[in-house]
Amino acid sequence: MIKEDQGIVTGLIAGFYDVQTSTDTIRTRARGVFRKNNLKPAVGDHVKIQIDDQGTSYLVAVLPRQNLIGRPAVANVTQILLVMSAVQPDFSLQLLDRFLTYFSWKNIAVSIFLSKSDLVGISDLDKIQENLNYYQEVGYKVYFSKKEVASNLPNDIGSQQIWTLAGQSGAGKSTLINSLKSGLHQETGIISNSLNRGKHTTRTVNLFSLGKGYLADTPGFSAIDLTPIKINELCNYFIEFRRASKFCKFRGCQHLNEPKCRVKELVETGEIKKSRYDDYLLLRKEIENGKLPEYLK
Ligand SMILES: Nc1nc2c(ncn2[C@@H]2O[C@H](COP(=O)(O)OP(=O)(O)OP(=O)(O)O)[C@@H](O)[C@H]2O)c(=O)[nH]1
Ligand SMILES: [Zn+2]
Repeated sequence: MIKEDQGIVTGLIAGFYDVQTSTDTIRTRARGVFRKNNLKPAVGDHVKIQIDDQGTSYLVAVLPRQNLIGRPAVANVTQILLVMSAVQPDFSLQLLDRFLTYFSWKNIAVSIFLSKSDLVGISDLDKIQENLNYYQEVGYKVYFSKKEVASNLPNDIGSQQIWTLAGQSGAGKSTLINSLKSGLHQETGIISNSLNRGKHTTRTVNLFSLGKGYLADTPGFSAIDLTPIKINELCNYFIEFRRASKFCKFRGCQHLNEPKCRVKELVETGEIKKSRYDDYLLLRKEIENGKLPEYLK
């Protein structure tokens, strides 16, 4: 008799999929049909599984996904934890705005973690914090230190939510994952270790339980391409511009040279951060040119 069950893919190891059901973690193989349909199950997918008489388990169906992002890919991502380093590499508002625009476009919420705050002097740190306060005010949750993220993140990850990391190379993504993992060594109970030899098995992805949901232990992603964004929609992805644009005189105002533009008024009064507006113009150029800027290549 074939037994059926459902669960979430928490691990992808050498062609096997670990599926967390309500009672167990079951290692399954995908049925060949996926290859034909070009639909590869990803970590984070909600799936149906079957267990045959011999006790062999198969992943037989992928339920509809909300999104699929990153490389290696994670499905159904609820929230990005964006790691921004204070130094090495230097803190960059421009880079922050790139990432926030990208995820806003993808319709995925973002929280920000400031890493390496221990490596900067107090006055530099003050400046960075002041900048990040603005982002907090417009609606992004910010974790200002390692301590803050370690103590709050588990509570902030909601039931069944999947969080994944993003940030520049060297920002501290792997370091954060390792420190969060070691903090709950006993609970993780992922059965991947025997097959996951060596550090360079990049195909391996795992979700580990954190709080009531999961954090993906992928390296996350560092390179993003904004050029596919439609230029007239770009302003919608700056969340405080979108709110203000209801009060612009013209519908579809691009906040450039239109009269009675609320966004520009708020930039004048300082309520909208000037660097945000400048980055908006910069990203418009980038989209117009249709290619990534030199410094990102
Ligand atoms: N002092 C200090 N060093 C850190 C901190 N976070 C990361 N580092 C160091 O910064 C370097 C890069 O950190 P990683 O965690 O490898 O960065 P990553 O974002 O995973 O980088 P990629 O894998 O290239 O995307 C390592 O040498 C870390 O030890 C921190 O909070 N404080
Ligand atoms: Zn406007």
